[in-house]
Amino acid sequence: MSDVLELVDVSVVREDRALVDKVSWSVAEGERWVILGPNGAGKTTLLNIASSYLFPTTGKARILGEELGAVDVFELRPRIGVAGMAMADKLPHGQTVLQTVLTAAYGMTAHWHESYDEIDEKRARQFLDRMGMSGYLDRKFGTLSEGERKRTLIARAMMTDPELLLLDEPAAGLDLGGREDLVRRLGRLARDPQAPSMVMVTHHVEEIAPGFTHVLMIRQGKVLVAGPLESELNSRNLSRCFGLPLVVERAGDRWTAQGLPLS
Ligand SMILES: Nc1ncnc2c1ncn2[C@@H]1O[C@H](COP(=O)(O)OP(=O)(O)OP(=O)(O)O)[C@@H](O)[C@H]1O
Repeated sequence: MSDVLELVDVSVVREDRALVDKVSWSVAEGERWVILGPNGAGKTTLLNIASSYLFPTTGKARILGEELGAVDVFELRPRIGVAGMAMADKLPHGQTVLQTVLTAAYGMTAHWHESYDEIDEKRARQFLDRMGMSGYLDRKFGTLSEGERKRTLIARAMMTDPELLLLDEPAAGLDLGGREDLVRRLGRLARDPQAPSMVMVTHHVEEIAPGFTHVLMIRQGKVLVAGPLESELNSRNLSRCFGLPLVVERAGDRWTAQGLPLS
């Protein structure tokens, strides 16, 4: 299996501070990674590198076999699907849900009345259907609830048939039903052998969908743990990562974590 992402000694330094500190990490084709870490740990910064929007200050980053700095990022970006709220802010609120997904096929955020191929429209409808958004095709993006918006963004990220899918806190702000619905849908995607390699940033182990395979834990920009979920997502590692005693439990193919009571 080849690596879809390979970071070697990557640091990102801003105002004399390393937001990401000598990170070495690789994602092989077909793997599904979760990134966990406290607020400010550098999770989004890592995703910004993985999506080619941020270049390391030092170290080497290879994405889909191409080295950042030595590749035309405009050729690389359509091969990477990104779903995060930063993208939601760039999308016109007056555009319909179908247009919002369709414009991704043309590497655009806005609808410029270009004539879309029937095949693209069919794909957009299929991805929206898989995310449970078939009933919202003509709704304006700006009128969607948080959960509906997140599902639309994932459908949009799939439109270019990416080799790497990056999800930044896809379940943040969702209610219990919305979270569980999203986890089911992400689980179906994660278990699909045709689906792209995936990296998801999350704050809660409860949001890890079945089918995810690996975990990266970071703290203050440094890698604490990188390996299979099965062996590495445990109470010891998560407690070190968040700096307080936590108990991790596995129930079937899902995870939970809770803090120990104060003595
Ligand atoms: N341009 C910048 N200049 C200076 N500091 C920055 C800049 N961008 C991010 N930071 C800082 O870098 C650190 C890491 O930010 P990042 O967004 O990657 O963290 P995160 O793990 O995603 O956090 P959260 O869980 O709160 O979303 C934070 O302390 C943030 O304030």
